[in-house]
Amino acid sequence: MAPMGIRLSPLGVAVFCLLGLGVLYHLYSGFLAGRFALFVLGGDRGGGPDAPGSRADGGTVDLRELLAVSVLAAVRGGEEVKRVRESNALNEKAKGKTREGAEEKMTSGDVLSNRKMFYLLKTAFPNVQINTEEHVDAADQEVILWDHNIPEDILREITKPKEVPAESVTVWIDPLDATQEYTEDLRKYVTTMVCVAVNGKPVLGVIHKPFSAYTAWAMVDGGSNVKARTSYNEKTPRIIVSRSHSGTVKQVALQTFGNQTTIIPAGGAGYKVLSLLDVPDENQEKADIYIHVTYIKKWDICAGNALLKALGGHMTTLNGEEISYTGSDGNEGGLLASINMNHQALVKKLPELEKTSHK
Ligand SMILES: Nc1ncnc2c1ncn2[C@@H]1O[C@H](COP(=O)(O)O)[C@@H](OP(=O)(O)O)[C@H]1O
Ligand SMILES: [Mg+2]
Repeated sequence: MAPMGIRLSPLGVAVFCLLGLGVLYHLYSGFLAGRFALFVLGGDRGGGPDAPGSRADGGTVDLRELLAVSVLAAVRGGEEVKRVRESNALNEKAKGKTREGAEEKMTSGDVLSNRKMFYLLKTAFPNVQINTEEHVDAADQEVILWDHNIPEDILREITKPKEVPAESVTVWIDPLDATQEYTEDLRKYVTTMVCVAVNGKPVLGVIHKPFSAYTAWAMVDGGSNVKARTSYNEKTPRIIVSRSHSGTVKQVALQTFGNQTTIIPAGGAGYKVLSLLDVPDENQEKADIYIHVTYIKKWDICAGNALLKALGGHMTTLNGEEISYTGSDGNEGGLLASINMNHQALVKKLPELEKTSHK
């Protein structure tokens, strides 16, 4: 009997119970999915396209949800990057040398950001292939749950879910782009990036600047929170190039566009792509073309490629070929990136010798 003479309607009780069950389901589905995801993960440690057990069969994934998690991962990774830099405990190590003999560095910022970004994405999307720049330590697993919230700006731009087969997806994570500059405390160049390719084509791109709290995201044929600038200088372009892996890029740029050309040396592939866009950050230089001539890894370039493509721009090899973001993790053919320009005309202008020497 109900106390104090209050009569409980059976229908009301049923609705109340259903609501309660709904809330419980919402709270626990993410948690259980997370536990299950890590169980399924088993031996998957990331660290490269051939990591064992990294591709499970079946199912679809919603690209809009994947974008939401990618943005969250880039931001969470960025928090680690910032925290480590501000604590001055970089714990810098050499992890090898590039083909040109430059030292490849790794810091606690790279490792901790990688861990956050990888586990957030892997827990939310256990069935997709994830390739990350750094090795993920199996003994150091973390359950990081996504709360299933899609940010307002994404919902506004992308009004419908977009399902694709899980096995067609490759995610590329760069937990700290411009590590060299990070060690030199040149903070403006540093970004965290996530890219999603579908059947090798770049479709989602996220570039986050942890020290400016700025995030650019875009989905090809979907929407974006960033756009191209209104004008670009095609005749005497400002060309942005690497400051620490430059190779012969300055000679190539001057040979192609003349001695009057302005060359902007800068760190980070993410930073250089943002320099071609309309980015509201006073620490962001602006350029018209991005050229890179040495070998580069796909996690460095995929997010920028997706962003440019979504906004009508191009990122190709120096030969003008599209880059496939599946399989091997390296890009051999150099890089030419532009937006609102005649990209094919730029390809034609580049010296033949340079294009063939990177094939
Ligand atoms: N020749 C090369 N070999 C290996 N990685 C290269 C490279 N040239 C550029 N990169 C990587 O591409 C990113 C952008 O390079 P740059 O700042 O020189 O333009 C950096 O990534 P990370 O900082 O994520 O390692 C850098 O290490
Ligand atoms: Mg990088």
